[in-house]
Amino acid sequence: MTTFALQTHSLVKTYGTGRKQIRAVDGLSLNVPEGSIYGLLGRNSAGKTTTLRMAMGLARPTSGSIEVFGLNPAQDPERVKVLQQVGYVPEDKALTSSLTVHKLLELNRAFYPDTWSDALARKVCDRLELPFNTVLARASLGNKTKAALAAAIAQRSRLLILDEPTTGLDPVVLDSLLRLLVEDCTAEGRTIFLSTHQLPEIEQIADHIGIMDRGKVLLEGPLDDIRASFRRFTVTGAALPARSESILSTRKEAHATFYVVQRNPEAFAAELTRNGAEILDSSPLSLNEIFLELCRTAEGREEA
Ligand SMILES: Nc1ncnc2c1ncn2[C@@H]1O[C@H](COP(=O)(O)OP(=O)(O)OP(=O)(O)O)[C@@H](O)[C@H]1O
Repeated sequence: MTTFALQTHSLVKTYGTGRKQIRAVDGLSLNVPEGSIYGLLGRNSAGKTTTLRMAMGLARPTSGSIEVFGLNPAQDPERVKVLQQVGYVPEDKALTSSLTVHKLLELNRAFYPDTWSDALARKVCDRLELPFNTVLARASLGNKTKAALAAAIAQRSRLLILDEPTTGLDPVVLDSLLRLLVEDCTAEGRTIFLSTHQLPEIEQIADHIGIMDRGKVLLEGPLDDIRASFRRFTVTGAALPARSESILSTRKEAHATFYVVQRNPEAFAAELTRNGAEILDSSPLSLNEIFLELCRTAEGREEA
């Protein structure tokens, strides 16, 4: 049976009142399996940070619920138990103190005496090329991100919640971070729940994906299942199905028509063949392409 590190049920978070009210999170139901690397994706203002902040008890749900290991982060004393089991890198990595990285790590170690690993802290700094004597207030944006990551990862918590953990990282360091997360966190059965705009990168390491739009979930599930349910067909020939539930987009060119379909691409291909069409090509979509298709479709529905 699947156990979940984090679940939300019909979660709502509003800000402001009256006509100025914003529904940052709007009836969100997510399931983050324990041991997974779960990528939470969405356009700007989709509600990702608000969701992660509610998981940490930093924002209080307006309605619905959020549970971390079955505990309610909005309520003391359960929140304390949540925080003991979660490493967190916030969206805002504005570490402005005059501390060095070394001192920051020492301070963090004191909060997690049972799980903290000095060796892992050193390894993260080493792999991410972060000198121990870096002064946080004068550090570059990338180095602040690295320091926040080192402090969170060295906790060796059951769940890592990372809000845009790639801010300011160059491609070489980003690659090192992805390897480190897979090697050191998932090998020990820990769960990583992260929000990001780096779709090609997250596609390399995530096994579960949730796509948010305007506070709602558009799609959620194992990445392999999601990939298998989308396909692009290049078709020529006879009359093609004008409308099908599974078509997300259609593009006609002189020599061929391109269909992107979601759900049961095999049945769609069979229908094309029955109609006498010739399938010139059938190819999978990258996560980036799936994301763009879903966002454009959602945009279209909103405008209609
Ligand atoms: N404290 C706040 N007060 C008022 N509105 C807020 C607050 N925090 C977030 N919002 C609004 O809630 C909505 C969702 O914001 P959120 O930061 O959760 O989105 P996001 O998906 O993380 O966006 P991004 O990818 O740009 O970081 C936005 O419209 C934002 O302006």
